Amino acid sequence: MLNIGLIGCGTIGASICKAIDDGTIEAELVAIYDRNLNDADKLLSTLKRSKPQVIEVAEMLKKIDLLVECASQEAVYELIPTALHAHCDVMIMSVGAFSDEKLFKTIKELAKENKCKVYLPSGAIVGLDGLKSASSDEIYSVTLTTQKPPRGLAGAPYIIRNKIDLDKINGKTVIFEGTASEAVKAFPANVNVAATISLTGIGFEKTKVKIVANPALTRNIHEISVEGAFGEFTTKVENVPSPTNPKSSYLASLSAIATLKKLSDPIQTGT
Ligand SMILES: NC(=O)C1=CN([C@@H]2O[C@H](COP(=O)(O)OP(=O)(O)OC[C@H]3O[C@@H](n4cnc5c(N)ncnc54)[C@H](O)[C@@H]3O)[C@@H](O)[C@H]2O)C=CC1
Ligand SMILES: O=C([O-])CC(=O)C(=O)O
Repeated sequence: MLNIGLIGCGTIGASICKAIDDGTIEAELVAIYDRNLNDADKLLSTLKRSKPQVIEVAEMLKKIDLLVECASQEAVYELIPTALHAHCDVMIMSVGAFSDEKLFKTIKELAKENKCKVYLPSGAIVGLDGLKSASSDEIYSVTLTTQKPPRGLAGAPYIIRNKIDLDKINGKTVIFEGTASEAVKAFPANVNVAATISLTGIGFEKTKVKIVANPALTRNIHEISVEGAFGEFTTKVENVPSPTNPKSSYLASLSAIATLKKLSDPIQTGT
């Protein structure tokens, strides 16, 4: 049985732990950690079968095969290299951290040296399978258009820096247009998906991102348009926001669960 340690006991972390606890994911939840210990204790109290220890990552690495990160981009810098040094596989949700090319290179090299896998789930988007296939030949353009209700963008560094009053937005408004590299720094908790798209397709500088605040919406919408030697496609997902964190779509939690389920499944569908 796969021994899992998890860092980040928020919305996505809680969904993953519940899925291990109820047997949806075949694995043992050995340890959990959150910099806010109350969040870890609260999550622990919801589990029925699993009895993970609440311990710091350095300690949990001695007991696990796979570290799940569902915390923040900061946590990727702080903990993922250490996990790979300890020969643990990792699954990362805060993929935006990889707009830092140096970090990405370090993690890729460490994974190779230590014979580890780094899993980056599709998260809140659909169409990564098609993009992956398409990238076996030339891709001409990739554009992500993300629309969220204004409260789903609250607290982003870009919003704060530009003093954008989200309460005053009363119609569909484009608030950001730029490269994926710029987007994941400006909205680190909103468009990690732009990073996953960039790593699968044509990179952070060539992938274009548009972010729209739309008060008429109750869902988080991600549209991806791709043109390449294969032809072209557009995907659109209308995501239910997670009740405990409107920035994160419920599909992101489900994607994390599906990635972990796949690890123990002899049949692997999709590209
Ligand atoms: N790849 C994707 O498609 C998606 C990625 N995300 C990202 O996944 C991550 C988790 O999302 P949610 O569960 O919705 O967030 P959340 O805010 O509900 O929970 C995050 C938890 O991690 C803890 N945390 C943050 N930094 C930490 C650190 N350095 N060390 C220990 N604990 C730390 C926080 O205290 C909090 O309890 C976020 O970075 C989010 O931006 C979210 C949605 C989609
Ligand atoms: O959950 C979503 O809709 C997307 C998201 O927050 C992210 O990619 O960081």
